[in-house]
Order: sequence, then C-alpha cells, then structure tokens
Amino acid sequence: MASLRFPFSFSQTQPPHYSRPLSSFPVAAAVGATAVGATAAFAVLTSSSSSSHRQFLETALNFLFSSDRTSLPAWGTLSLADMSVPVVESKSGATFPSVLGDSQKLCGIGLRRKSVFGLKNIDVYAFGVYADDNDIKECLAGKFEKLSALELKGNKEFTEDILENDISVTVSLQIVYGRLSISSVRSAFEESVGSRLQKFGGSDNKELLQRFTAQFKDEIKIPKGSVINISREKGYVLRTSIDGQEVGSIQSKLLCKSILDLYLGEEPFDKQAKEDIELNLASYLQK
Ligand SMILES: CCCCCCCCCCCC(=O)O
Repeated sequence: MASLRFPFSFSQTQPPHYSRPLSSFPVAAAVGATAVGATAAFAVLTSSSSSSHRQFLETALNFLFSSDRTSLPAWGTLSLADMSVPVVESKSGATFPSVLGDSQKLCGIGLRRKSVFGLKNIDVYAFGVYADDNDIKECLAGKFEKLSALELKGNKEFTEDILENDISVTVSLQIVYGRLSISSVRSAFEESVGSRLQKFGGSDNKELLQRFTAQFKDEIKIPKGSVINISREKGYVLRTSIDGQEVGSIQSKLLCKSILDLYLGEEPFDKQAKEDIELNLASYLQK
C-alpha cells in the first residue's frame, strides 16, 4: 500500500518535472482535498491511475503543504499557472514558463517526434500551448458553461470552436534536437502546415504557405534551446518570433487554424498533450 508522504520534496527554486503535467482537474481535487482533509487527498493520490497525474497531484499537494505558501487559493481555482512555477517536459528537459506575457497561461506541454528516413524517431522539439482564460470565457462560456471540464474533454465541437475562434493562443516550440537547420524547419512546416491548409482550405493555398515558410530565412540559426513562438492574436493575426525576435506576421484565419490543428486537431502530434490542453481550456469556463 502506498504511504502518505507529506511534505514531498518540492523546492520553490527548482522547477518540478512533469511528463504530463497540467490538468486543472487534479489540482482542483488537491485544493478541494485540503478543505476536506488530507485523507481525501491521499485517496485521490493513491487511486490516480496515471503516473503523470499522480506526479502532478503530488506537486500540487506539495505546494499546498509548503511552508512557503502564505495564503490558500480559493476552492477549485488553482492551476499550475497560478503557482507560477516553470514546467519541465521531462523527456527533453525543456522548461516552459507557466505564464506567457501578461495573460496567457500554460495549458499543456508535449513532445514532437519525427521519423527520419522512415528509420528512427527523433525528438525534435518540446512544445507548450498557452491561452488567455478570459478570452476563452468571453468567446465560449455562453455555449459550453453548462458542461463540466471532463464532459468537454474530447468534445469535437469544443475543439473545433477553439480552432476557429478569435482566441489568443500561443504555441511555443523549444528545439531539443541539436542539429537542426533552418531549411529543415521550413520543409517540416511545408509538410505539416501544407497538409492542414489543404484539408481546411483546398489546394489553392500555396502562396499563403510560402509566405509563412519564407519567414524562416536562411540566416536564422536554430540551435538546441531555440524557442519559436507562434501566436494567434486578435483579428486572426499569426505572429511568429524566434528567440524573442519577431520574424513576421500574417493575417489569415485559415493559417491560424492550420497551425493550431497540428497540436489540437484530429491527428495531433502528441495525443496526451492535446487531452491535457483541452481539459485545461475547458476548466477556464468553469472558473
Ligand atoms: C530532422 C527533422 C526536422 C524537423 C524540424 C521541425 C521543426 C519545426 C517544424 C514545426 C512543424 C512540425 O512539427 O511539423
């Protein structure tokens, strides 16, 4: 039988490692558990089937029982973003801040693996998806607020509305493969974004794809640790920056949807990441 371990070895200075970290649901469970007693938290912890959720819950509990904590957040409103701890994608070691800019909260992280010459899979980049919770609420609360976060997870209409609507979202790619050239970044985008442009917009979008990939100019270096941020901003403006330097912006609803579809669509690069992201986005409607 598992034993109760309080406090966990949580350090405020060292970012916690999660392989699959960010479900508001277990955090909410942890917060709730504080109110009803550690026994309930223990029950949730020991019955959690997924080791990542278990890990995440442990961290949440650490936070709650940490001596550094000065005040308890309101019932059910705690998310990792509120804890302001960076999140580490455990397989690659890539670290993601829990909040981007003023208002975008980290909703989930994942890993993009790609097969090379059909032979072996390499880990190319880790990614984090950020969204503005107020935007989500403004756009989608009217339609979905009666459904629980768990009911919304996997709900096709909800996912479709996230892809389609003018909601601020950023996908942050952190390169983990050490020998990446900018031309391979261009061709990877050509393949993945190209297939989505075709799926949603038909075959007549070569020029749009070319405008997007042309942002990744030959002189740009992309060593391990480089960060490519791709943001959908208000008015369906897709802004791209590399290591904090803007490389271009393109106003196109179709392009925005095609990029987000890579991570949240029917065939996402990382299925578990998509689930975590959806659950967190859905939880914003409940707050
Ligand atoms: C050797 C493999 C090279 C792959 C480079 C991918 C770099 C970024 C591409 C982003 C879009 C995608 O993941 O398809």
